[in-house]
Amino acid sequence: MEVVHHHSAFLLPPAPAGHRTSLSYALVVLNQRLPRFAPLLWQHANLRLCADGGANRVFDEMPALFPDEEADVIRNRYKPDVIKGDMDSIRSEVMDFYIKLGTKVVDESHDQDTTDLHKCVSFIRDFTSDLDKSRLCILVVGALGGRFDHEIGNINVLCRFKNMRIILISDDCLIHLLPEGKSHEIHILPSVVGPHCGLIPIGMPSKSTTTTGLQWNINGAEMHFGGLISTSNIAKEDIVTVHSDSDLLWTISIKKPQDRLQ
Ligand SMILES: Nc1ncnc2c1ncn2[C@@H]1O[C@H](COP(=O)(O)OP(=O)(O)OP(=O)(O)O)[C@@H](O)[C@H]1O
Ligand SMILES: Cc1ncc(C[n+]2csc(CCO)c2C)c(N)n1
Repeated sequence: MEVVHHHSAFLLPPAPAGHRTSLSYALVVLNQRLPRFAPLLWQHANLRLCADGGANRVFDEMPALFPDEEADVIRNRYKPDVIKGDMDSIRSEVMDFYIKLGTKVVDESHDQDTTDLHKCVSFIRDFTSDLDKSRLCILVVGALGGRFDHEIGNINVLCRFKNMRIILISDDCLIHLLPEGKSHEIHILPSVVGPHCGLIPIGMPSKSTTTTGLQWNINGAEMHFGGLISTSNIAKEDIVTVHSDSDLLWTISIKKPQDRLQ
């Protein structure tokens, strides 16, 4: 049985060269308040995209995270590689600023059937070779909280691109898909994530799910909306294992800085 490993090392400062995991990261910034660790995720990523109005957030809010430095110095340091979307939210001064810095702008205003996050993930998929895709993890900030239609649209992107590793991240939690039929090993870093977590069937009921490492493990039980789903669970071990016959969402809380273990 294929074992898929999941880590959250992107919430720690990058390890020194030679000690890094084999994963590479792309970052997608959506149009919501930047999480406090946006600069850290930016540092981890090799490719940084803004979905339409996400560019306004980088322009306006990155400087606010560095109050002791000049705003334009920070804007030059945090230059997106790509801005893509239907371009109904990005301000023209922001677009002009980043075009002058050399950011690639992809205007897909003709497509009103897919979300800006979908457009960004398609770009990353098409930009990445098959070999690199297998080691690529897409970190998405600004995907949770806010408008419920957007949140559900963002979760739908996990399902539409289920062969890619995509993690939706807010200040409070992260969410990713555990595709069906595989053995998942989720490596918990207790200094930065947990203990609250959940396992939620998405799209269809799961007939059988088995877990280890949780306070309330599931031993072959069925889960469906209207019946059992696992919310307010607690990660008890540093490795949580999950196996299910259908796709599940995994979510785990992200610790506030003051609650982090030293
Ligand atoms: N309130 C929100 N909650 C969750 N995600 C959001 C929210 N606002 C924006 N996003 C995400 O950021 C992306 C870019 O946002 P933007 O405001 O540019 O989208 P949009 O296509 O103009 O949205 P709409 O026209 O529906 O307001 C969206 O596609 C969505 O993925
Ligand atoms: C059935 C259906 N519902 C909603 C939309 C609208 N829509 C979905 S994604 C998108 C782009 C947002 O940037 C828009 C406008 C549609 N096309 N089809």
